[in-house]
Amino acid sequence: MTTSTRGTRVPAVLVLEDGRSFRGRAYGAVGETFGEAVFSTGMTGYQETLTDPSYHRQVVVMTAPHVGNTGVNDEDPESARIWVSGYVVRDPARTPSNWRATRSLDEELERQGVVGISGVDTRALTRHLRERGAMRVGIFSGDAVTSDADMLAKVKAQPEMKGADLSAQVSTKEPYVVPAIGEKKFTVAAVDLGIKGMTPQRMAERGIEVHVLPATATADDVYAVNPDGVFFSNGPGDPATADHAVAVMRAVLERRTPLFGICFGNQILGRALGFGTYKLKYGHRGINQPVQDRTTGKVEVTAHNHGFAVDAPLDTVSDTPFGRAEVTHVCLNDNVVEGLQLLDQPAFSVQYHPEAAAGPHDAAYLFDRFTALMSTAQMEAERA
Ligand SMILES: NC(=O)CC[C@H](N)C(=O)O
Repeated sequence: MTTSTRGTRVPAVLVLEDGRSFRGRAYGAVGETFGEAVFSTGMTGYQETLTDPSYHRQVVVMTAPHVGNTGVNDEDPESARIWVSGYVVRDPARTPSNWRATRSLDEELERQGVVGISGVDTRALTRHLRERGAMRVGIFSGDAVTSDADMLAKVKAQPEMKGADLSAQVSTKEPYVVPAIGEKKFTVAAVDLGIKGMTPQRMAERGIEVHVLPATATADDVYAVNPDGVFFSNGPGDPATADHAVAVMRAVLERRTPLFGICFGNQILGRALGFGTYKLKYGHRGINQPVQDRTTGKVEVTAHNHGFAVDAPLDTVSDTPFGRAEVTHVCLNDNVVEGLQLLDQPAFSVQYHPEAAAGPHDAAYLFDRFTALMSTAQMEAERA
C-alpha cells in the first residue's frame, strides 16, 4: 500500500547496513524498500537512469542537488517502467518546468510505487559510500518507520548484489524485432540481459534490423535469425552468475560471427575469454566519466553504470581460447578496464554506454565499428 506524499511532510529514514542513518521526507511512494546503495553523478537524464534495467535492486543516490526540474515526459524512458528500487535526492523541484513534461517526478515515482526520500544530505551520504563502499540500504517512511534496531535488522536480511543473478527478471519474455530505419543492411541478434531502448535504436539508425531475444535464448535461437552480427546487452546483477550467457557467447565466438557487447556484455566477453570479474568498491555511475580509447589515443566523456569490472592485464596482449585479446579502453579516473577486443576475429565490447540517451555521445562511433566488422565479414564471405 502506498499513499500520496505530495504537499505533505511525511518523515522518512534511510538506514545503511553499517548502521549509519539519514533522516528526510518521503518522496514518491510511502512505504519501505531495499537495495544496494549506489550514487550517480549525472546532473541530467534522471528519467533514463530510473528506467535503466541495470539498476534493478539498486537504491540510487543523486549527487546533483536539484532533481526533477524538467518533470517527466513519455519520450525519455529507456524501458517500460522504473527499475531502481529506491531513490534518494536532496532537493526536489517544487515546480517542474519543461515543454515536454506531463507530470512531476514525485507523481511518477508514486504512480509506479517507487519509495524515495528527499531532504537528505546527499553529499555526506555519497562521501560515506565512497569511503566504505556500496552497501545494502533501506528507505522507510510513514508507518514503515520503526525502531532503529528493527529497521537495521531488515536491511541486513536483504540479499547482497554480489552473487545476484538478475538478468532473467528484467529481460523480455518474448522475442521482438526493431526494424532498420531506411535501407536494411544487416541483421543482428541482440541478447536482452536488461537492454535499454536506445541500443536497438542506435543500431536501427545504421540500417540494422535488430532481433531482440530473451536472456534464456540459446545459440540455436541466435542463429535461427540468420544474424550478420550478435550483440550482448547491459544488465543488472553479478556477471559471475551469467553462465548461460557466457556459454552462448562462446558458441558465437566459435563461429567467428561479428560480436559486440555493452556493459554486462563486456563482462560476459571477459568471462568467455577466461578473465575474471570483480566487484568495484563503489562503481562508476554518471554521464561524465573520462575513458581513453587506446586504439586511437582519443579521450571521450562517457556514460557509465557498472559496479563490477573485468580483471584483464592492461598492458599486455593476452592469449585466450579465441586468439589474442587486448584491453582497448580504460577509465582515466581509476584505470578500470572499459573495453576489450579480439585481435584474430571480429569481436569487441565496452563497459560503458555508447548508446547513452541523455548523452554524452562521444562514444557513438562504436556502433560504426560494429557495422564495419559486419561489412568486412560480408565481403569476406562473398569472396570465399
Ligand atoms: N549496466 C550494466 O550492464 C551493469 C553490469 C553489471 N550489473 C554491473 O553492475 O557491473
